[in-house]
Amino acid sequence: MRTALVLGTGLIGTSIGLALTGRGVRVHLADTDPDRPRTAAALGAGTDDPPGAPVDLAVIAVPPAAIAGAVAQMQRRGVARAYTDVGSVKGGPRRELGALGGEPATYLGSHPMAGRERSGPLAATADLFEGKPWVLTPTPETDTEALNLVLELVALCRAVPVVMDADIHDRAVALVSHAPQLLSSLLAARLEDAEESAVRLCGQGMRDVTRLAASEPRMWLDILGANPGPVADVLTEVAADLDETIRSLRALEAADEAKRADGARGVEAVLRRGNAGRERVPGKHGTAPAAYETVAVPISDRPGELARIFADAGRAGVNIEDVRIEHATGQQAGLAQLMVEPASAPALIEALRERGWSVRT
Ligand SMILES: NC(=O)c1ccc[n+]([C@@H]2O[C@H](COP(=O)([O-])OP(=O)(O)OC[C@H]3O[C@@H](n4cnc5c(N)ncnc54)[C@H](O)[C@@H]3O)[C@@H](O)[C@H]2O)c1
Ligand SMILES: O=C(O)C(=O)C[C@]1(C(=O)O)C=C[C@@H](O)C=C1
Repeated sequence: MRTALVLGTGLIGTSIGLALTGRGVRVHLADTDPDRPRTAAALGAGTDDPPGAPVDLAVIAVPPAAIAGAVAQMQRRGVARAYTDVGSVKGGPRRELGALGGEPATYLGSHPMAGRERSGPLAATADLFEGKPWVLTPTPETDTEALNLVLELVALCRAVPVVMDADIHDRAVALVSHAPQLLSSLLAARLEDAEESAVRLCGQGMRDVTRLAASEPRMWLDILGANPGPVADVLTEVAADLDETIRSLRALEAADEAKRADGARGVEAVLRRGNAGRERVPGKHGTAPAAYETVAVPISDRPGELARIFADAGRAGVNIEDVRIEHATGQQAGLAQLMVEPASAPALIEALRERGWSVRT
Protein backbone atom coordinates (compact mmCIF):
# COMPACT_ATOMS: atom_id res chain seq x y z
CA MET A 1 0.00 0.00 0.00
CA ARG A 2 1.45 3.34 -1.03
CA THR A 3 -1.40 5.78 -0.34
CA ALA A 4 -4.37 5.91 2.04
CA LEU A 5 -7.16 8.29 2.93
CA VAL A 6 -8.42 8.42 6.52
CA LEU A 7 -11.90 9.92 6.92
CA GLY A 8 -12.59 10.84 10.57
CA THR A 9 -9.43 11.95 12.33
CA GLY A 10 -10.41 11.24 15.92
CA LEU A 11 -8.76 8.73 18.26
CA ILE A 12 -8.86 5.76 15.85
CA GLY A 13 -8.36 7.55 12.51
CA THR A 14 -5.40 9.55 13.78
CA SER A 15 -3.84 6.45 15.40
CA ILE A 16 -4.12 4.66 12.03
CA GLY A 17 -2.62 7.70 10.28
CA LEU A 18 0.31 7.70 12.70
CA ALA A 19 0.96 3.97 12.24
CA LEU A 20 0.72 4.09 8.42
CA THR A 21 2.80 7.28 8.08
CA GLY A 22 5.45 5.70 10.33
CA ARG A 23 5.68 2.80 7.85
CA GLY A 24 6.07 4.94 4.75
CA VAL A 25 2.46 5.16 3.50
CA ARG A 26 1.34 8.59 2.25
CA VAL A 27 -1.79 9.32 4.31
CA HIS A 28 -4.42 11.97 3.47
CA LEU A 29 -6.59 13.10 6.38
CA ALA A 30 -10.19 14.39 6.19
CA ASP A 31 -13.00 15.13 8.66
CA THR A 32 -16.23 17.15 8.81
CA ASP A 33 -14.52 19.21 11.52
CA PRO A 34 -11.66 20.98 9.68
CA ASP A 35 -9.62 21.49 12.89
CA ARG A 36 -9.23 17.74 13.36
CA PRO A 37 -7.19 16.83 10.24
CA ARG A 38 -5.04 19.91 10.94
CA THR A 39 -4.33 18.65 14.46
CA ALA A 40 -3.77 15.08 13.23
CA ALA A 41 -1.36 16.32 10.53
CA ALA A 42 0.54 18.38 13.12
CA LEU A 43 0.92 15.20 15.19
CA GLY A 44 2.53 13.44 12.17
CA ALA A 45 -0.47 11.35 11.04
CA GLY A 46 -0.29 12.50 7.39
CA THR A 47 -1.31 15.49 5.32
CA ASP A 48 -4.60 17.39 5.32
CA ASP A 49 -4.20 18.03 1.57
CA PRO A 50 -6.78 16.09 -0.47
CA PRO A 51 -5.35 13.30 -2.66
CA GLY A 52 -4.82 14.22 -6.32
CA ALA A 53 -5.64 10.71 -7.56
CA PRO A 54 -7.48 7.67 -6.17
CA VAL A 55 -5.68 6.21 -3.13
CA ASP A 56 -5.05 2.50 -2.52
CA LEU A 57 -7.25 2.27 0.59
CA ALA A 58 -9.81 4.57 2.22
CA VAL A 59 -10.26 4.02 5.97
CA ILE A 60 -13.54 5.34 7.31
CA ALA A 61 -13.14 6.10 11.03
CA VAL A 62 -16.39 7.96 11.78
CA PRO A 63 -19.19 7.05 14.26
CA PRO A 64 -21.21 3.94 13.25
CA ALA A 65 -24.32 5.87 12.12
CA ALA A 66 -22.25 7.84 9.58
CA ILE A 67 -20.28 4.87 8.13
CA ALA A 68 -22.57 3.61 5.35
CA GLY A 69 -23.31 7.10 3.99
CA ALA A 70 -19.61 7.99 3.98
CA VAL A 71 -18.58 4.73 2.25
CA ALA A 72 -21.34 5.03 -0.40
CA GLN A 73 -20.42 8.63 -1.14
CA MET A 74 -16.69 7.88 -1.42
CA GLN A 75 -17.37 4.88 -3.67
CA ARG A 76 -19.48 7.05 -5.97
CA ARG A 77 -16.60 9.55 -6.19
CA GLY A 78 -14.11 6.70 -6.78
CA VAL A 79 -11.63 8.04 -4.24
CA ALA A 80 -9.96 4.65 -3.56
CA ARG A 81 -9.34 1.14 -4.91
CA ALA A 82 -10.83 -0.34 -1.73
CA TYR A 83 -12.70 0.85 1.38
CA THR A 84 -12.81 -0.28 4.98
CA ASP A 85 -14.32 1.13 8.15
CA VAL A 86 -13.30 0.62 11.77
CA GLY A 87 -16.73 0.91 13.42
CA SER A 88 -17.49 -0.99 16.61
CA VAL A 89 -20.62 -2.54 15.01
CA LYS A 90 -20.52 -4.39 11.69
CA GLY A 91 -23.92 -5.86 10.67
CA GLY A 92 -26.02 -2.66 10.52
CA PRO A 93 -23.58 -0.49 8.53
CA ARG A 94 -23.11 -3.25 5.93
CA ARG A 95 -26.88 -3.66 5.44
CA GLU A 96 -27.27 0.12 5.30
CA LEU A 97 -24.56 0.35 2.63
CA GLY A 98 -26.47 -2.25 0.59
CA ALA A 99 -29.68 -0.19 0.91
CA LEU A 100 -27.80 2.93 -0.25
CA GLY A 101 -26.65 1.11 -3.40
CA GLY A 102 -23.02 0.83 -2.22
CA GLU A 103 -20.55 -1.46 -3.96
CA PRO A 104 -20.04 -4.64 -1.82
CA ALA A 105 -16.96 -5.88 -3.71
CA THR A 106 -14.61 -3.03 -2.83
CA TYR A 107 -15.83 -2.61 0.78
CA LEU A 108 -14.68 -4.76 3.68
CA GLY A 109 -15.91 -3.88 7.18
CA SER A 110 -13.33 -4.16 9.94
CA HIS A 111 -12.96 -3.41 13.66
CA PRO A 112 -9.75 -3.02 15.66
CA MET A 113 -10.32 -4.29 19.21
CA ALA A 114 -8.24 -1.50 20.64
CA GLY A 115 -9.18 1.90 21.90
CA ARG A 116 -9.36 4.17 24.87
CA GLU A 117 -11.92 5.97 26.96
CA ARG A 118 -10.72 9.26 25.37
CA SER A 119 -11.78 10.63 21.96
CA GLY A 120 -10.16 12.95 19.44
CA PRO A 121 -6.77 13.16 17.69
CA LEU A 122 -4.87 14.25 20.80
CA ALA A 123 -5.56 10.88 22.42
CA ALA A 124 -4.10 8.98 19.41
CA THR A 125 -0.95 6.85 19.52
CA ALA A 126 0.93 5.05 16.72
CA ASP A 127 1.14 1.80 18.73
CA LEU A 128 -2.56 1.64 19.73
CA PHE A 129 -3.22 -1.52 17.67
CA GLU A 130 0.01 -3.45 18.28
CA GLY A 131 -0.73 -7.07 19.12
CA LYS A 132 -4.49 -6.40 19.32
CA PRO A 133 -7.15 -8.39 17.45
CA TRP A 134 -8.51 -6.60 14.35
CA VAL A 135 -11.73 -8.19 13.08
CA LEU A 136 -12.34 -8.45 9.31
CA THR A 137 -15.82 -9.34 8.05
CA PRO A 138 -15.44 -10.38 4.40
CA THR A 139 -18.38 -11.79 2.47
CA PRO A 140 -18.38 -13.95 -0.66
CA GLU A 141 -18.75 -10.70 -2.62
CA THR A 142 -15.53 -9.15 -1.25
CA ASP A 143 -12.79 -8.61 -3.87
CA THR A 144 -9.42 -10.23 -3.19
CA GLU A 145 -7.80 -6.83 -3.73
CA ALA A 146 -9.92 -5.24 -0.98
CA LEU A 147 -9.15 -8.13 1.35
CA ASN A 148 -5.42 -7.94 0.65
CA LEU A 149 -5.32 -4.17 1.19
CA VAL A 150 -7.16 -4.43 4.52
CA LEU A 151 -4.88 -7.31 5.61
CA GLU A 152 -1.95 -5.04 4.75
CA LEU A 153 -3.48 -2.22 6.82
CA VAL A 154 -3.77 -4.59 9.79
CA ALA A 155 -0.18 -5.79 9.31
CA LEU A 156 1.15 -2.21 9.02
CA CYS A 157 -0.64 -1.37 12.29
CA ARG A 158 1.00 -4.51 13.81
CA ALA A 159 -2.41 -5.92 14.77
CA VAL A 160 -3.66 -9.51 14.52
CA PRO A 161 -6.33 -10.19 11.87
CA VAL A 162 -9.37 -12.19 13.00
CA VAL A 163 -11.99 -13.15 10.40
CA MET A 164 -15.63 -13.24 11.56
CA ASP A 165 -19.17 -13.01 10.29
CA ALA A 166 -20.53 -9.47 10.91
CA ASP A 167 -23.53 -10.52 13.03
CA ILE A 168 -21.49 -13.01 15.09
CA HIS A 169 -19.02 -10.16 15.68
CA ASP A 170 -21.83 -7.90 16.90
CA ARG A 171 -23.04 -10.49 19.42
CA ALA A 172 -19.45 -11.06 20.61
CA VAL A 173 -18.72 -7.36 21.18
CA ALA A 174 -22.06 -6.96 22.97
CA LEU A 175 -20.62 -9.36 25.56
CA VAL A 176 -16.98 -8.27 25.71
CA SER A 177 -17.19 -4.53 24.99
CA HIS A 178 -20.64 -2.92 24.86
CA ALA A 179 -22.22 -4.42 28.01
CA PRO A 180 -18.96 -3.79 29.99
CA GLN A 181 -19.15 -0.10 28.94
CA LEU A 182 -22.70 0.18 30.31
CA LEU A 183 -21.91 -1.75 33.49
CA SER A 184 -18.93 0.54 34.13
CA SER A 185 -21.18 3.58 33.57
CA LEU A 186 -23.88 2.15 35.86
CA LEU A 187 -21.40 1.57 38.71
CA ALA A 188 -19.81 5.00 38.29
CA ALA A 189 -23.30 6.58 38.20
CA ARG A 190 -23.77 5.41 41.83
CA LEU A 191 -21.09 7.96 42.78
CA GLU A 192 -22.90 10.94 41.25
CA ASP A 193 -24.89 11.76 44.38
CA ALA A 194 -22.82 9.80 46.89
CA GLU A 195 -21.47 11.40 50.09
CA GLU A 196 -18.10 13.04 49.58
CA SER A 197 -16.82 11.09 52.59
CA ALA A 198 -17.46 7.85 50.67
CA VAL A 199 -16.16 9.05 47.29
CA ARG A 200 -12.91 10.13 48.95
CA LEU A 201 -12.18 6.48 49.78
CA CYS A 202 -12.20 5.31 46.11
CA GLY A 203 -9.20 3.08 45.57
CA GLN A 204 -7.69 1.19 42.66
CA GLY A 205 -10.59 -1.28 42.52
CA MET A 206 -13.15 1.43 41.80
CA ARG A 207 -10.74 3.12 39.39
CA ASP A 208 -10.32 -0.16 37.46
CA VAL A 209 -14.01 -0.93 37.08
CA THR A 210 -15.03 2.65 36.23
CA ARG A 211 -12.29 3.55 33.69
CA LEU A 212 -14.69 3.07 30.76
CA ALA A 213 -17.31 5.31 32.41
CA ALA A 214 -15.18 8.31 31.32
CA SER A 215 -15.96 7.52 27.63
CA GLU A 216 -17.62 10.00 25.25
CA PRO A 217 -21.44 9.52 25.65
CA ARG A 218 -22.33 10.61 22.08
CA MET A 219 -20.00 8.02 20.53
CA TRP A 220 -21.32 5.27 22.81
CA LEU A 221 -24.95 6.21 22.21
CA ASP A 222 -24.19 5.75 18.51
CA ILE A 223 -22.47 2.36 19.11
CA LEU A 224 -25.22 1.06 21.41
CA GLY A 225 -27.89 2.38 19.03
CA ALA A 226 -26.37 0.18 16.30
CA ASN A 227 -26.32 -2.96 18.50
CA PRO A 228 -29.18 -2.63 21.02
CA GLY A 229 -30.65 -6.17 20.90
CA PRO A 230 -27.48 -8.18 21.61
CA VAL A 231 -26.48 -5.74 24.41
CA ALA A 232 -29.95 -5.97 25.99
CA ASP A 233 -29.66 -9.80 25.85
CA VAL A 234 -26.37 -9.71 27.81
CA LEU A 235 -27.76 -7.25 30.35
CA THR A 236 -30.86 -9.43 30.82
CA GLU A 237 -28.57 -12.26 31.90
CA VAL A 238 -26.59 -9.92 34.16
CA ALA A 239 -29.89 -8.73 35.69
CA ALA A 240 -30.84 -12.34 36.50
CA ASP A 241 -27.43 -12.83 38.17
CA LEU A 242 -27.91 -9.58 40.09
CA ASP A 243 -31.35 -10.69 41.35
CA GLU A 244 -29.85 -13.97 42.51
CA THR A 245 -26.91 -12.22 44.21
CA ILE A 246 -29.23 -9.78 46.01
CA ARG A 247 -31.34 -12.73 47.20
CA SER A 248 -28.18 -14.39 48.55
CA LEU A 249 -27.01 -11.22 50.31
CA ARG A 250 -30.43 -10.78 51.95
CA ALA A 251 -30.23 -14.39 53.10
CA LEU A 252 -26.87 -13.59 54.73
CA GLU A 253 -28.69 -11.02 56.88
CA ALA A 254 -31.14 -13.65 58.20
CA ALA A 255 -31.12 -14.86 61.80
CA ASP A 256 -31.69 -18.42 60.62
CA GLU A 257 -28.41 -20.32 60.21
CA ALA A 258 -29.60 -22.49 57.30
CA LYS A 259 -30.69 -19.39 55.37
CA ARG A 260 -27.32 -17.76 56.02
CA ALA A 261 -25.51 -20.87 54.75
CA ASP A 262 -27.69 -20.79 51.62
CA GLY A 263 -26.84 -17.11 51.11
CA ALA A 264 -23.11 -17.80 51.52
CA ARG A 265 -23.30 -20.54 48.89
CA GLY A 266 -24.97 -18.13 46.46
CA VAL A 267 -22.42 -15.38 46.99
CA GLU A 268 -19.50 -17.82 46.78
CA ALA A 269 -20.90 -19.25 43.53
CA VAL A 270 -20.94 -15.86 41.82
CA LEU A 271 -17.41 -15.06 43.04
CA ARG A 272 -16.14 -18.43 41.74
CA ARG A 273 -17.90 -17.98 38.39
CA GLY A 274 -16.17 -14.60 38.21
CA ASN A 275 -12.77 -16.27 38.80
CA ALA A 276 -13.50 -18.74 36.02
CA GLY A 277 -14.57 -16.03 33.57
CA ARG A 278 -11.62 -13.81 34.41
CA GLU A 279 -9.23 -16.72 33.73
CA ARG A 280 -10.60 -16.87 30.19
CA VAL A 281 -9.73 -13.23 29.42
CA PRO A 282 -6.82 -13.60 26.97
CA GLY A 283 -3.47 -12.04 27.71
CA LYS A 284 -2.30 -9.36 25.35
CA HIS A 285 -1.66 -10.92 21.97
CA GLY A 286 2.07 -11.22 21.58
CA THR A 287 2.85 -11.59 25.29
CA ALA A 288 1.30 -15.05 25.47
CA PRO A 289 1.31 -16.35 21.91
CA ALA A 290 -1.57 -18.69 21.25
CA ALA A 291 -0.69 -22.10 19.82
CA TYR A 292 -2.74 -22.16 16.61
CA GLU A 293 -2.78 -24.91 14.00
CA THR A 294 -2.07 -23.90 10.41
CA VAL A 295 -4.27 -25.13 7.58
CA ALA A 296 -2.62 -24.35 4.23
CA VAL A 297 -4.75 -23.94 1.11
CA PRO A 298 -3.37 -23.19 -2.38
CA ILE A 299 -5.41 -20.38 -3.97
CA SER A 300 -5.41 -18.93 -7.44
CA ASP A 301 -5.13 -15.17 -7.95
CA ARG A 302 -8.78 -14.69 -8.91
CA PRO A 303 -11.15 -12.01 -7.55
CA GLY A 304 -13.04 -13.22 -4.48
CA GLU A 305 -10.87 -16.32 -3.89
CA LEU A 306 -9.80 -15.45 -0.34
CA ALA A 307 -13.23 -14.16 0.58
CA ARG A 308 -14.67 -17.48 -0.60
CA ILE A 309 -12.39 -19.47 1.76
CA PHE A 310 -13.28 -17.20 4.66
CA ALA A 311 -16.99 -17.55 3.91
CA ASP A 312 -16.64 -21.37 3.73
CA ALA A 313 -14.76 -21.39 7.06
CA GLY A 314 -17.45 -19.14 8.57
CA ARG A 315 -20.19 -21.49 7.35
CA ALA A 316 -18.38 -24.36 9.09
CA GLY A 317 -18.49 -22.27 12.30
CA VAL A 318 -14.68 -22.00 12.47
CA ASN A 319 -12.98 -18.77 13.56
CA ILE A 320 -9.84 -17.91 11.63
CA GLU A 321 -7.56 -16.43 14.29
CA ASP A 322 -4.77 -15.33 11.98
CA VAL A 323 -3.95 -15.51 8.32
CA ARG A 324 -0.83 -15.31 6.16
CA ILE A 325 -0.66 -15.28 2.38
CA GLU A 326 2.44 -16.56 0.61
CA HIS A 327 2.60 -15.37 -2.97
CA ALA A 328 4.33 -17.66 -5.46
CA THR A 329 6.71 -15.40 -7.41
CA GLY A 330 5.83 -15.11 -11.08
CA GLN A 331 2.72 -17.28 -10.75
CA GLN A 332 -0.98 -16.45 -10.59
CA ALA A 333 -1.26 -18.42 -7.34
CA GLY A 334 -0.43 -18.34 -3.66
CA LEU A 335 -0.79 -20.25 -0.42
CA ALA A 336 -3.29 -19.07 2.18
CA GLN A 337 -2.23 -20.18 5.65
CA LEU A 338 -5.23 -20.16 7.96
CA MET A 339 -4.42 -20.28 11.68
CA VAL A 340 -7.15 -21.79 13.85
CA GLU A 341 -7.60 -23.25 17.34
CA PRO A 342 -6.19 -26.82 17.18
CA ALA A 343 -9.60 -28.27 18.14
CA SER A 344 -11.22 -26.55 15.12
CA ALA A 345 -8.66 -27.69 12.52
CA PRO A 346 -10.22 -31.09 11.62
CA ALA A 347 -13.66 -29.51 11.07
CA LEU A 348 -12.13 -26.76 8.92
CA ILE A 349 -10.13 -29.22 6.81
CA GLU A 350 -13.20 -31.39 6.26
CA ALA A 351 -15.47 -28.43 5.40
CA LEU A 352 -12.94 -26.95 2.96
CA ARG A 353 -12.34 -30.30 1.23
CA GLU A 354 -16.10 -30.83 0.92
CA ARG A 355 -16.31 -27.46 -0.84
CA GLY A 356 -13.60 -28.40 -3.30
CA TRP A 357 -10.49 -26.80 -1.77
CA SER A 358 -7.27 -28.76 -1.97
CA VAL A 359 -6.07 -28.53 1.64
CA ARG A 360 -2.43 -29.24 2.55
CA THR A 361 -1.84 -30.81 5.95
N1 LIG B 1 -12.92 4.68 20.77
C1 LIG B 1 -12.63 3.40 20.73
O1 LIG B 1 -12.15 2.84 21.70
C2 LIG B 1 -12.87 2.66 19.44
C3 LIG B 1 -12.19 1.46 19.22
C4 LIG B 1 -12.37 0.77 18.01
C5 LIG B 1 -13.25 1.29 17.05
N2 LIG B 1 -13.90 2.45 17.31
C6 LIG B 1 -14.77 2.97 16.23
O2 LIG B 1 -13.99 3.90 15.49
C7 LIG B 1 -14.81 4.95 14.98
C8 LIG B 1 -14.23 6.29 15.42
O3 LIG B 1 -14.19 6.34 16.83
P1 LIG B 1 -13.20 7.34 17.61
O4 LIG B 1 -13.09 6.81 19.00
O5 LIG B 1 -12.00 7.61 16.81
O6 LIG B 1 -14.13 8.65 17.65
P2 LIG B 1 -13.68 10.19 17.71
O7 LIG B 1 -14.87 10.94 18.24
O8 LIG B 1 -12.38 10.36 18.41
O9 LIG B 1 -13.50 10.55 16.17
C9 LIG B 1 -14.54 10.50 15.22
C10 LIG B 1 -14.26 11.56 14.18
O10 LIG B 1 -15.16 11.42 13.10
C11 LIG B 1 -15.54 12.72 12.66
N3 LIG B 1 -16.80 12.59 11.92
C12 LIG B 1 -18.03 12.35 12.41
N4 LIG B 1 -18.91 12.21 11.39
C13 LIG B 1 -18.21 12.36 10.25
C14 LIG B 1 -18.55 12.30 8.87
N5 LIG B 1 -19.80 12.04 8.47
N6 LIG B 1 -17.57 12.51 7.95
C15 LIG B 1 -16.30 12.77 8.32
N7 LIG B 1 -15.90 12.82 9.64
C16 LIG B 1 -16.86 12.62 10.58
C17 LIG B 1 -15.61 13.55 13.93
O11 LIG B 1 -15.49 14.94 13.65
C18 LIG B 1 -14.41 13.00 14.70
O12 LIG B 1 -13.21 13.71 14.42
C19 LIG B 1 -16.22 4.67 15.47
O13 LIG B 1 -16.96 4.01 14.46
C20 LIG B 1 -16.01 3.72 16.67
O14 LIG B 1 -17.12 2.85 16.82
C21 LIG B 1 -13.73 3.17 18.45
O1 LIG C 1 -10.01 0.00 26.17
C1 LIG C 1 -10.88 0.82 25.99
O2 LIG C 1 -10.90 1.87 26.55
C2 LIG C 1 -11.95 0.54 25.02
O3 LIG C 1 -13.01 1.01 25.23
C3 LIG C 1 -11.67 -0.23 23.83
C4 LIG C 1 -12.79 -1.00 23.19
C5 LIG C 1 -13.07 -2.25 24.04
O4 LIG C 1 -14.18 -2.39 24.55
O5 LIG C 1 -12.17 -3.07 24.16
C6 LIG C 1 -14.00 -0.17 23.04
C7 LIG C 1 -14.72 -0.10 21.91
C8 LIG C 1 -14.15 -0.49 20.63
O6 LIG C 1 -15.04 -0.83 19.67
C9 LIG C 1 -13.01 -1.38 20.75
C10 LIG C 1 -12.29 -1.43 21.87
